[in-house]
Amino acid sequence: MSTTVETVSAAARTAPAAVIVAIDGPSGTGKSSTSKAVAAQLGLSYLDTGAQYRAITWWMLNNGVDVSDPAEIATAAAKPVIVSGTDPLAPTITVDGEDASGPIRTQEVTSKVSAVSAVPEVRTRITELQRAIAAGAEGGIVVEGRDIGTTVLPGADIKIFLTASPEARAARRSGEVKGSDLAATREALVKRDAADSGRKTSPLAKAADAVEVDTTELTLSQVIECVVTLVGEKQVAK
Ligand SMILES: Nc1ncnc2c1ncn2[C@@H]1O[C@H](COP(=O)(O)OP(=O)(O)OP(=O)(O)O)[C@@H](O)[C@H]1O
Ligand SMILES: Nc1ccn([C@H]2C[C@H](O)[C@@H](COP(=O)(O)O)O2)c(=O)n1
Repeated sequence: MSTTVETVSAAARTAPAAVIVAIDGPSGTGKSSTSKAVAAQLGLSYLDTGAQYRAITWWMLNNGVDVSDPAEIATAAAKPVIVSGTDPLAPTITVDGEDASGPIRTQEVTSKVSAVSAVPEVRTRITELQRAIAAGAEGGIVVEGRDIGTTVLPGADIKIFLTASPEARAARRSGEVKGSDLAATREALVKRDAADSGRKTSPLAKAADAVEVDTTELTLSQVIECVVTLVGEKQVAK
């Protein structure tokens, strides 16, 4: 056996196996914060699928698409070019070459994204994009969203479903914006959860083989530690 082959074999024995991690759950349960931290700690790529649905919604609002009309949304679904950068320390998203990371977080986009993401043509388009990104992430990836474990990557190595009480989630979200109304924040996120869980195509749902982690009483550090441990166990078993 040549030295080169021995070196490669040794590296293959010691390098942790590339894992695909699916993290789903309702709004404000800590998916993005947890996923980014876990990916950074484990040297994995990171994909925020909610940002992609926000990006297509933002493009539609900017391009005169009537987002109350599913037929108009369906016709426009293939038009924008959405590119996601998967570095967990500096995730990016562009639409037709323009940085969309700020504008996709506006209240206007947040209030319309559930309607746009419920349209089957939008889901087909974005799901293809997500699968291509995951397939290209040779070192492994953490993908977070609503339907990753159930639809986008049903063969993921590990699936986590994060939950938390509406009160805890509203308090977390209110904490981000000074002077925000806790009751209104709670009402808005419960309404968005209902829309995301109630749509026909690929609703927000826990996969049968997902591990549920209730984060209500946990700090963010505790959630990250819990998920890192679960992923580490899978890597050893692979
Ligand atoms: N366990 C936790 N304890 C306290 N605060 C938390 C916890 N997890 C997340 N947070 C905070 O809650 C807020 C929402 O978290 P994050 O954006 O990660 O949630 P999310 O599930 O990705 O939400 P969305 O689906 O709406 O994007 C952030 O300010 C984050 O720092
Ligand atoms: N896999 C996904 C991810 C997100 N969405 C939709 C539904 C959410 O309300 C919206 C925004 O997501 P967020 O940025 O809050 O995580 O995008 C979805 O349908 N499927």
